[in-house]
Amino acid sequence: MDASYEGKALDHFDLLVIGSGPSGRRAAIQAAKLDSSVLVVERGRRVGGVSVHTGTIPSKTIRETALNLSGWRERGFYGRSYRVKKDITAGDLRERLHKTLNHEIEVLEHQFARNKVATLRGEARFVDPHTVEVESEGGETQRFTADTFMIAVGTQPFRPDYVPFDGKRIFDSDEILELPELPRTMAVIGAGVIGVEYASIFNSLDVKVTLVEPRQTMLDFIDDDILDDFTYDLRDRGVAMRFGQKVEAVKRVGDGCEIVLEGGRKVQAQMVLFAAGRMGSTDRLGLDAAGLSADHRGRLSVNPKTLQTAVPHIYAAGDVIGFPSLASTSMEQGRIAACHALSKPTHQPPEFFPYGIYSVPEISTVGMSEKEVLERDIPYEVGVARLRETSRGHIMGLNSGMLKLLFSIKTRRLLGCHIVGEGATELIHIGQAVLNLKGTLEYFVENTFNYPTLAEAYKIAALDAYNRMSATKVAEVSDMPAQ
Ligand SMILES: Cc1cc2nc3c(=O)[nH]c(=O)nc-3n(C[C@H](O)[C@H](O)[C@H](O)COP(=O)(O)OP(=O)(O)OC[C@H]3O[C@@H](n4cnc5c(N)ncnc54)[C@H](O)[C@@H]3O)c2cc1C
Ligand SMILES: NC(=O)c1ccc[n+]([C@@H]2O[C@H](COP(=O)([O-])OP(=O)(O)OC[C@H]3O[C@@H](n4cnc5c(N)ncnc54)[C@H](O)[C@@H]3O)[C@@H](O)[C@H]2O)c1
Repeated sequence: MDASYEGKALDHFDLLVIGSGPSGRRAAIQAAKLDSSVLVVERGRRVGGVSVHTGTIPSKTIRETALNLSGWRERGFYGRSYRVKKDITAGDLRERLHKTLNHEIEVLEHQFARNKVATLRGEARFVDPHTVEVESEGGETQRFTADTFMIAVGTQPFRPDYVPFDGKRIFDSDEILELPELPRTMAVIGAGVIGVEYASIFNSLDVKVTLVEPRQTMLDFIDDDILDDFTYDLRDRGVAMRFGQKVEAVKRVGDGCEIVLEGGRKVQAQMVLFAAGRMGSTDRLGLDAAGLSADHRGRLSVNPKTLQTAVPHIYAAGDVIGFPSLASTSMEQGRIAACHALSKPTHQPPEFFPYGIYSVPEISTVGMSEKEVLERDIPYEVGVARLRETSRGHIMGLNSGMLKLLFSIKTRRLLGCHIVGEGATELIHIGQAVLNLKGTLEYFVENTFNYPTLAEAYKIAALDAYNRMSATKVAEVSDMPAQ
């Protein structure tokens, strides 16, 4: 990492940021734009955080490579046996990965340099609430004081003792990027977002995947209809699901692995990915010295409006504060925290933000699910469109995917938008805009959409709801007693 701090006499800053992931970097750049002096301390070799090095960008790059080389997007036309490259190797996946990551890091480093954000490589820890000590790889230490601090240290994979991780056959979600070879069979433990994304990505590469989850369900924050569609798709493609059974042991057996489930059932696979959540990286941060403490998963609590911790001049943002733990929301938190720390008025994050799951196929959602609407007792109507109903879907050879919209019967406002299928994570932003601008069914019904596009599904779904809502109105009128 370029230690732009070195050689400078400054040891006091307006803002000292620990961690250079999405929240740390946005906070630092925002502070620099406000003419404040900023130091970013990062213990990794280069800036970028989990997002750039082991999380968001790498997993999405592997997904893109897998879909391109496998010819996945063309299989609707040419059949399931269609391949662009016959023998896809782990090396093929890595090649594109390294190019993409290098580019991302260069952009970031340039951004820091342009905005005169000082960076320093080393591990930071508090020695008192106003002082941080930074230890370099070689063991030298330097101390810095600051008016305000930002803890943006993110998370690391949860690695329980009973799992014999070896980086050869049994991996966590960071190590999987250095996979030496593509396995024929793979077991993924934990059907959270990471587990589901990787399970479906490896399945698209013809790896036989078994998804293991102690709970009876997966991704239960996703609307039921969307989840049913997605689950059907996974099963249809041969992903085995072992849900509702705890993992009792994970072992290396011969050249492969064995997972023993509660009740004695076993899952055999050449390789295991353990993706059962992440822990806040706060264990070596000297929280005590700062007057702070973390929860059992290493997370800090903050005031959600200002992102201040219990010690008001110390802020925290990103995955270290827990839900929603997304790169997208972390960036917003970082900026809001920096503005508050430097007394610059700013907005609050909007109530509804999109959630994008880059599984194969993608899932994306914004606003309330049907279950939430029911819980809140809001009279509602649903409109559904299948992506294969759109002309663009025909052209692309899509045979799966759906978009579901929920509208309030009383106000006609959009309450929720849920998509599974190709392009879901891009398409969602139309729903997000209408939702946050408090738009109604009429937006979709009265506006012209580009044709042929997948976005046309919004119009189809809205008309579906509109027809039923009109029918409701007619029924209401005809139910009225004769005057
Ligand atoms: C496999 C995977 C896929 C993901 N996919 C998506 C996605 O598609 N979309 C999305 O929005 N989000 C995704 N996420 C989540 C996203 O990566 C995180 O929400 C985001 O990275 C959190 O940012 P952060 O600011 O908390 O910092 P992080 O990115 O977690 O980075 C924290 C940094 O702090 C550094 N650090 C820690 N302790 C110290 C210390 N004491 N001193 C100095 N430096 C320190 C670390 O080295 C690290 O570089 C994914 C995560 C994973 C793991
Ligand atoms: N596309 C995205 O936005 C994206 C992608 C990947 C990750 N992320 C973020 O990264 C974070 C971490 O993701 P994750 O999938 O690791 O965590 P998670 O908490 O979402 O899911 C963990 C899963 O593992 C299961 N589990 C817990 N303990 C277990 C055990 N001992 N054995 C077996 N299974 C167990 C849980 O029931 C859960 O289903 C998430 O909060 C997510 O927001 C986001």
